[in-house]
Amino acid sequence: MAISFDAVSVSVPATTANLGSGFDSAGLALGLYDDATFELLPSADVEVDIHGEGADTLPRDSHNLMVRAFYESCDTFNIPPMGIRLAANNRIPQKRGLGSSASAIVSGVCAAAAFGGYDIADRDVQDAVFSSASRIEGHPDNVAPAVYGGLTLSWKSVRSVGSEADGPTSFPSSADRPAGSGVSGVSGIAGGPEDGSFAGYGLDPEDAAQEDASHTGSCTGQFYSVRYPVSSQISVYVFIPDFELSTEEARSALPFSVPFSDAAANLGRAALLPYVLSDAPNTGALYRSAGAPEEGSSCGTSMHQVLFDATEDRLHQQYRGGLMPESYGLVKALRAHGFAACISGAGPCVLVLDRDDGEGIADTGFSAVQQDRWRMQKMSVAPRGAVVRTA
Ligand SMILES: Nc1ncnc2c1ncn2[C@@H]1O[C@H](COP(=O)(O)OP(=O)(O)OP(=O)(O)O)[C@@H](O)[C@H]1O
Ligand SMILES: N[C@@H](CCO)C(=O)O
Repeated sequence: MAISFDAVSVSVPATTANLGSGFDSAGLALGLYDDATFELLPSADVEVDIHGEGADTLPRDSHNLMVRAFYESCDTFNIPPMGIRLAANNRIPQKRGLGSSASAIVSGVCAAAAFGGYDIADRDVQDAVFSSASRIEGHPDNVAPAVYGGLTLSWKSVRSVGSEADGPTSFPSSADRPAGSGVSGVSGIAGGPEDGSFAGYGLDPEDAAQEDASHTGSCTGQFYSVRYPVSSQISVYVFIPDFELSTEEARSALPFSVPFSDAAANLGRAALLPYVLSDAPNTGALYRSAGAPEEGSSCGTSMHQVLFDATEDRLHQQYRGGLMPESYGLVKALRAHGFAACISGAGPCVLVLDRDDGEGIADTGFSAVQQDRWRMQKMSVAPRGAVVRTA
């Protein structure tokens, strides 16, 4: 297989997962990016140069996650494993709940795809990157927004939807693959590249048979994602602490089972997320359960109230709170003041979602919270995921 380019540059957004009630499913792409350039070397060497986040801590050899993801994807995109020089410019804080590992993995997988001659702007290629990266990460909720941008709801299934398409993940050679064709042996359902589109890819059926060997999330099964539009009325604030918590440690605090009522509460709230983050008409379709409207108030429920409820979690935050008491305390304090706050990803960052009709957090004392250990950053929602440039 001929290598298509000498150098590939990849830009991948940060992501926030869980979004309160959407544990292990909901993810949002944020306007903060890790940039990386991969160059092919004539030797089998691996050279790594790192600037920014993780410059003092990340490995500069083949143990680097971007490098590992690149090599783990070479087969998928039909390129031989070659020596590479990686220059990384990292802006996403690591081990904070902003999807740094997913972004690093997506960078490496995108680079392999680009060297193989596949265009990340092609929907089939995006889906193959999503599949490979989710398999490496073990769960898809950060990977999906990092690849597709916007709001994504993702899940894993042992069976492909309505097909006999379980099969290998290898991508047809770019030369053999007619333009616009799907990936053979996998189970994508065609959809527009835009909102509400659906992506799904099969993994090895033997892997699928071992579905969920562990509650900590396995890399088996097939990954799917649906992308939703996000209203420009949505504001995102992230409180970033100076301390870290690895996802691995945060997952080890999860229980093996949860009360039925907690699962049911999260289900109902998570179903609200695509609606309340969209441009759905304000208030008209929303109702209180009972009682006459209070005097002077409009009938119905405000979108801010729905956002507040949609970001309530009973599945993971209470169990992880002991690992990040300051973050958990901040979430509770913010919610007590009516802000739609939750832990970002596995923590310890704290996320606040706001609609224009809510009270702006920037005007409150919370923006100055514990300034020595935290900084608050307003972030945009990234409508697009990973971008690749070739040379
Ligand atoms: N730019 C990067 N280059 C190489 N490796 C990275 C990079 N960013 C993150 N990593 C790897 O990912 C690890 C952090 O992953 P972890 O899942 O614990 O946290 P996170 O992805 O930042 O948070 P979350 O999954 O909760 O959103 C780092 O310790 C490092 O090994
Ligand atoms: N859903 C994941 C996100 C972090 O990778 C978790 O909360 O563990």
